[in-house]
Amino acid sequence: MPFKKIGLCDELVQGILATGYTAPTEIQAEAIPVAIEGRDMIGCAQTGTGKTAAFVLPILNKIAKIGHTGGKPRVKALIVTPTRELAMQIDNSVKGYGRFVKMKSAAIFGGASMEKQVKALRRGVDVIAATPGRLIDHVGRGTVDLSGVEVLVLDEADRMLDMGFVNDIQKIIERMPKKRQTLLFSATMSKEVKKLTKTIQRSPKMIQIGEQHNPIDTITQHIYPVPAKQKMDLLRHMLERHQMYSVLIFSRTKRGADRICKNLKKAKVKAVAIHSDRTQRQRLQALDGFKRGKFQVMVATDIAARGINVEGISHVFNYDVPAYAEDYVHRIGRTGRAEATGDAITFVGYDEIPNLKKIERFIGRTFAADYYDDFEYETRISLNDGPKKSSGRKKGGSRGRGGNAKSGRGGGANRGGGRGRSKDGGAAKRGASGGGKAKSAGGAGRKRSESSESRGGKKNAAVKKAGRRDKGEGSKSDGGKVYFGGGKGKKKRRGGDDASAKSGGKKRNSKSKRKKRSGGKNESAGDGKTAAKRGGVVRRKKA
Ligand SMILES: Nc1ncnc2c1ncn2[C@@H]1O[C@H](COP(=O)(O)OP(=O)(O)OP(=O)(O)O)[C@@H](O)[C@H]1O
Repeated sequence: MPFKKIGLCDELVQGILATGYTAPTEIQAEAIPVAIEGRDMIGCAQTGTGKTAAFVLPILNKIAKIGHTGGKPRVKALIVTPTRELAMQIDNSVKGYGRFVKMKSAAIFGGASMEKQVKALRRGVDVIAATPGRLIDHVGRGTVDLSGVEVLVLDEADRMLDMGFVNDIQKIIERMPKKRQTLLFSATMSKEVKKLTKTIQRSPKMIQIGEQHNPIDTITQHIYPVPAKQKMDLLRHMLERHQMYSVLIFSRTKRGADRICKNLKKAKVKAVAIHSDRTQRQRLQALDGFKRGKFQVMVATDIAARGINVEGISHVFNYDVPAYAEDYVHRIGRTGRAEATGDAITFVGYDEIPNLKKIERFIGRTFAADYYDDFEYETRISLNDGPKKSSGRKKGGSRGRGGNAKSGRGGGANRGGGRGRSKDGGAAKRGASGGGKAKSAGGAGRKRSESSESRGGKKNAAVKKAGRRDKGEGSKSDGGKVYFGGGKGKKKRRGGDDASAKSGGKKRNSKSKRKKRSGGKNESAGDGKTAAKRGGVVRRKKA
């Protein structure tokens, strides 16, 4: 279905086509008409399926329809999002899709110059993408006027609540007209999110595409049991053997991320680290350098697990098994986005096996273990081994969210009654981790699996149905085999182009190229923040 048919105006359709999209994704096709109607909405869809455009396009459509009324623009739409990087990313999308629409937008987030933001706000903007803390700061100083807001979007609502932003969100909403449209996007519909929707939305239409807890099919998942002290060796082993052009490595802790990065640099790998102890400038440089290919590897904490969209990430490594099963889904969702395919590689130490089991329950599948024949394991760990208790979190894997039949998680397991996170926002028991990077294989096939079962290079169904005029390469890994794709988050062409057909849709060796809170106190970012209690809710530890 073309974009025009879902009710978008010509200037906007032009902007979308210029971006390279030819048709809406499933979430876009469902959500955009509802949002254009003016209804409140709750949107849920898997990672990388185009949720950003699902809320940005209706906003821009509205602004284009209102037209330029002369004088200084007033804030008509506000998008609140948990991290600085996401605020920037969303603002870039607004500017990109809206290139032919007469409007101004700004990103408002902590760690950046207050003065510049004040100047931009004084000149007038139609759309703001902001993190809660810095926005509250502006509200407090009277440098932003939200009284004309017609559309409010809460992006990654569950994450914002996890981070303790509920009071900030309420304060922000108090500054807006009651009569407005509110769109809420959330990976999970926790009790807290449901409670929030009840207070801020009016009969919202729920749009859910796909199973939230299922990683998208375009990601091939690999599990490598390895003794904790050999993780770095295995990482380097893999990086040496496979061509991996754009690798994101997750570490549970900031120190772990730094350590991994340092070790990789020692091994002459171009690596950079991103986490909340780095300055905003360093964070920007890291992300920008990674996007541009200056760094082959970015080592990150969960700060980069949500929403961050870097085209062409070919491999995501979990240097450690995330303690929260849903974090696994978000982390690995940084690859396999849009029409690309990608590999997710998880290192599992003996103590982490219970956490892996939680993930299996959460996503409803059983993993097979992969091993390298030419890597000297000090101990060969079987996934059937492992301590009985998980290292850190309670059973169920998720943070006690909603519950899903398949996963059998109960909901609320970790949170106790209300939200009861531990002092550091529930992350207290999360361990540290090392880090690493990788290279993609392309048929190296020296690995052996306990009972191989990786998925076969399918396309991201949601975006596949959409369309994008990108140059593509075939997809990557094939079913049952344990080699890695070869590179770069391969894209399959769409829109009548059959590049992928030429490659048989499975081009293996192709070289793919690949919080702080301001709020008047600390700098805001929304990306993890301090453990300070906010409004009775203990915030998640800074990532
Ligand atoms: N209609 C479309 N056609 C082709 N590509 C699209 C379309 N819409 C979005 N994309 C691309 O899909 C990718 C993922 O989009 P986006 O970042 O909005 O996903 P998301 O659903 O918000 O993911 P996450 O849950 O991880 O935040 C981006 O690279 C985006 O440019």
